[in-house]
Amino acid sequence: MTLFPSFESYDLFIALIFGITTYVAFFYFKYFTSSRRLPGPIPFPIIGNLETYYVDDIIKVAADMQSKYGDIWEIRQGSERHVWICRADFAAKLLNPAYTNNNYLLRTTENEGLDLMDLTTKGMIYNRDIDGWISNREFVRQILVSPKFLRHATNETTKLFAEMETYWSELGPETELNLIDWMMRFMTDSTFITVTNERVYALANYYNKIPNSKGASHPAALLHESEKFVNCVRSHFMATLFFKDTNKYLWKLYPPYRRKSKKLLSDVAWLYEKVHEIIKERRKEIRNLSPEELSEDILTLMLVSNNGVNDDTTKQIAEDQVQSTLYEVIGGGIDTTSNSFCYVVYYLAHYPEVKEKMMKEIESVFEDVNDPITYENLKKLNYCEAIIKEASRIMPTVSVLFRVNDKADDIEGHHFDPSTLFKIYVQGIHLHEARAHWKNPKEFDPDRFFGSNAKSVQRNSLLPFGGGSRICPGKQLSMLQMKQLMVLLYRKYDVELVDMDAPIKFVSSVVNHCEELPVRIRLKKLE
Ligand code: HEM
Repeated sequence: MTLFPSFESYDLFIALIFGITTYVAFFYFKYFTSSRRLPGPIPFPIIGNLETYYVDDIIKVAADMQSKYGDIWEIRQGSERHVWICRADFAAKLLNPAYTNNNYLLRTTENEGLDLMDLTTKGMIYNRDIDGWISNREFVRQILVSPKFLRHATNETTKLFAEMETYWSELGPETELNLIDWMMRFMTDSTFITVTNERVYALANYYNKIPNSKGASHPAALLHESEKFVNCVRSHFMATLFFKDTNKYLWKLYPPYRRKSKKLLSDVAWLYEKVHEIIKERRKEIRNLSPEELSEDILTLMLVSNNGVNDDTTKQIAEDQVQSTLYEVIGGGIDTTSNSFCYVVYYLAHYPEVKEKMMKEIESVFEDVNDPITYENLKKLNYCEAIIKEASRIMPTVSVLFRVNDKADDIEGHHFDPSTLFKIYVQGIHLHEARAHWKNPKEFDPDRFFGSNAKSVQRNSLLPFGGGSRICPGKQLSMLQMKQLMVLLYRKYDVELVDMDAPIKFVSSVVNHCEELPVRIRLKKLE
């Protein structure tokens, strides 16, 4: 005897339809009657808003939403609320600079993909263990802002630029090149030297690929390894963005995303093994060298602090944190500085009067074209700094900042449960038409940041390096490097865009990647 003799497949179907209809009706009843609902597109049950799945279009989506829904709105990925903030004053609590009594120290909610990469209890960027994050961050920050390290980085940049010039000179006195490709290579080499004191030959590798090049002076095996290394560092960075922004069911179940996640994780595993070897080797070297013989790269400084060579016990980094912290310091600066510098070059080409004023400043500090570049002199380049700020205001490389609240909180009269994900829309704030953060926000005008004007910048209205407790610890270093590149490039070369009518070609995502910037570089005739 069956329990339900008359319950056939038709009844099952009807029951299923009834169940789904009730669930959907209940979902929308709750949604539309919720007093906490913010403006935003109506989500689907379970899935949320489809727009959140197209991660490559995130900025276009954000701009459309800002114009439709205003300065605070929500969108859902699955059942997770993403609250977007598009006004400097609304972001005040989220960008609190304190380490204590701050409800917004976290950057992400729990995330299985980032767990798999072993990043949620280690390093800085995605570390959810607040004490561990503060200790790693303070350790790295102190190195990155120390004049000794910045001087070392300045010297290495000068040497590397000279190497890049030898490749350019072989290409002829006037050459066309895709600046973003060269910059990515340049920054990869420069970052590896300053962070690990290891060469990865990214520039040499790239140059050797150029047809008719004569400069193959590095063993092929080394070039192959180094190219893989560089690609895997990039995969590490891309993997963090992928896992942070992609719903876990998509990367677990949807075949194209599953394949992508497997490829990224296999690159990451290869990189972890290589970095582990580098760290092991460096430990051996350190044991055999006296403190005076040690190099001043970040890896050595991290290991020395753990080896008891450094007596200063306030500067310690836990043994198991070295590896993750290292990737972040390597990955944090390559794409960001390369892209930001390309945007500077783009705007300088379009604003000759700005370029002229910049040249005057450079010539006033470095009278001769061969004057050595020092950290102290670079600090004097206030107008160059204003240009970088203005280019990053109009075209920020990082366009979204993330924060998560630990406890329930109210912002602008809206109540938020704990673990709500907030997204601060940097471009939306920088180019806000109505709020008057900036006069004529779409106009390129470095004078906004020059002389006495620099003092009247509204709080949180300029965020290319983020803000608050999690502001970029590499800010001083990358500002210095970009100023140095401006001097090195423009005092010796004329730089033109190949196509002055072409808009900046970039892929808009959390990081705005410049896809291509063809430039013509001509060695200046010097008197
Ligand atoms: C032009 C170059 C750069 C730009 C535009 C940039 C931008 C940013 C932004 C927007 C953030 C997020 C801040 C926030 O959430 O408020 C960030 C964080 C970070 N950046 Fe940078 N950055 C640059 C260069 C660098 C460099 C050179 C390094 C390393 C040497 C670096 C390492 C990091 C790290 C480790 C974090 C995470 C900090 C934390 O969560 O505590 N960045 N950066």
